[in-house]
Amino acid sequence: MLNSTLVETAVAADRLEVSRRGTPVLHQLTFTVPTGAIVGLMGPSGCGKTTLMRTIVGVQRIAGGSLTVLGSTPDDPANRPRLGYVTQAVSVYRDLTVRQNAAYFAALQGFSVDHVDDAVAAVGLTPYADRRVEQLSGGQASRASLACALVGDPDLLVLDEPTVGLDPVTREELWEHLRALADAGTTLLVSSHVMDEAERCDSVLLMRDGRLLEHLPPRQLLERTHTDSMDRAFLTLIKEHAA
Ligand SMILES: Nc1ncnc2c1ncn2[C@@H]1O[C@H](COP(=O)(O)OP(=O)(O)OP(=O)(O)O)[C@@H](O)[C@H]1O
Repeated sequence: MLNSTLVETAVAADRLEVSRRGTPVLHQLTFTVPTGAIVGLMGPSGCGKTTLMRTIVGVQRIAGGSLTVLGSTPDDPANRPRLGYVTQAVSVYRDLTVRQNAAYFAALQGFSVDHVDDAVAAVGLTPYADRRVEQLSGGQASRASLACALVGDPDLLVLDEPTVGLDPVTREELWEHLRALADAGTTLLVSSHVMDEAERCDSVLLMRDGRLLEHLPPRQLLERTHTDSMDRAFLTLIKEHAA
């Protein structure tokens, strides 16, 4: 019988510890990500965002504590088709068109190609569907990578800095697409350096030096720190934790 807690919680970390090459990188992380939420993962360069995402998608070994992803262990092969992970590097074939890339990834994951056009539309690339990736701008190529993650209709989508290098209009459009996905039930974990993007999220995991400073909805972060910008809220929290 399915445990309702598992159904409502996409990711649950309990005193999670992760090391890289023997050096502890993530320390005692405890948090939950509710199903269908957009959770921002924010913090300075090197604080451990990518490491946490890699751990959630099952490619990084856990050194201590526990991590439950979609009701299972992160490395459970049964989870793989339910997860989409888009890294910072564009990971599509540059000599194939957007549609061909999406169809290839659908086939590779054993999914029907029915979703290909939907995935391409979801990232706003329908007008460019038949253009080779090498003929796209950097932001369009990033969105082509995202389309390839969407073809499998993942339950959990983990995006490493998807808005880097995007102009404000494209960034706005991408966030609208992400919100539409969440409204349809997909859980999203989205990392960013841009603190203002926290306002797009249902809640924000604020990290520093491999530790979780706070996990709060953006409005509560502002209230709690008595500030009016995410940048100031983050700086206030850093000072608080250093004190
Ligand atoms: N392959 C690796 N081997 C050893 N240590 C690593 C490796 N990759 C990252 N680290 C270390 O782990 C820590 C966390 O790195 P991580 O890439 O998770 O940070 P990040 O928050 O994603 O940074 P950025 O925002 O710059 O991408 C850093 O101290 C980094 O030097």
